[in-house]
Amino acid sequence: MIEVHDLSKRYGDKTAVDHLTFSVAPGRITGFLGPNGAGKSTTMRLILGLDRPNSGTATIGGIPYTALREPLRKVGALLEARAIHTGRSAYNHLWCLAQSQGLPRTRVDESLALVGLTEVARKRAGGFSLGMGQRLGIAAALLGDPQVLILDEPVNGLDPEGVLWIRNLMQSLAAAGKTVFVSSHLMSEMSQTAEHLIVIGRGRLIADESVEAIIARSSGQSVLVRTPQPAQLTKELERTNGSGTPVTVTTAADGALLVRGMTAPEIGEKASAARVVLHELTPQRASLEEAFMELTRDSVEYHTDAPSQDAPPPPAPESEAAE
Ligand SMILES: Nc1ncnc2c1ncn2[C@@H]1O[C@H](COP(=O)(O)OP(=O)(O)OP(=O)(O)O)[C@@H](O)[C@H]1O
Repeated sequence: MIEVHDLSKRYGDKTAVDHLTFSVAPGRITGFLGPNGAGKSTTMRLILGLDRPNSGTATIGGIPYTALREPLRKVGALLEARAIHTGRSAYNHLWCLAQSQGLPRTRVDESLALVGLTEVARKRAGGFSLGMGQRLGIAAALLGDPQVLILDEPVNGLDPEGVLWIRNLMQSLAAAGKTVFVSSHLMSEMSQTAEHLIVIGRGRLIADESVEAIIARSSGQSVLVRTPQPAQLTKELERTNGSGTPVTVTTAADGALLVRGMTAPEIGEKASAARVVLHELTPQRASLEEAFMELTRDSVEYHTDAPSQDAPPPPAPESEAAE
């Protein structure tokens, strides 16, 4: 269990982490999500005792990282900037780390096997591809068979096979009861990996809930309705405006209606009461990317007009074509 309480970190007049409080439970993958510059890496560094907070606490199993005895046996971490001695072989890199923590040589072999690097263990780590380097970083994190894993953007720059491999590995570690805390700035990636999400923006907590709950809460939710009496139904549905959530009805190019602000059962009942025939009534789920954009809209640090490769895509325009 990782516990962060009222954690803050400033760099000069820049507040990177702003009174964050959350906990990360064992036995599941918890995604740590936020736009670029949201404060994810800083928070992870604070949890790992690599930086000192201006206020608040971060503990692992109730103990600050810096007070842990044999930390590699308790916590494994993969940070974005990896420090690997490039002249050493993968085997020697891990063996040096193992010796520093009193871990047996068998753990080096086991970790190499776990990440699929046994064949290249004697090769210089400096010649490794990005994916192999990432695997070596994960082998180092797994060396002490720790209960808690903290992984900062582990899929960055990996090919689809590497992404799938890391996802499966994290899932098996969580299934074995470990605490897996993994950061990303991509909602689509997290949605396929994590069960629970902690979302931050500008250093502040935005959401701490299940992936499902985040999508369900998104006001991007709408219902697709097909009816031979669209004008009549639109009038009936908009009649409810003024009480509670506003209802909006837009017409798609093929004549279908897209209704926001009402659930499918509510629309069905309204239609029935008004004797309007329905041919289709389908709840549309907001995409995760939309839910994320909506959550973090006010906290994206650098807005640009042109979409960059790193930034999540801009929200779809409110046109029928985008629905
Ligand atoms: N050592 C530092 N000195 C000054 N500012 C810093 C330092 N480290 C981080 N920051 C600033 O703190 C904010 C949070 O940065 P951080 O790297 O934690 O964000 P992040 O969510 O991990 O972003 P990304 O997804 O881009 O890696 C940013 O505005 C960053 O510029």
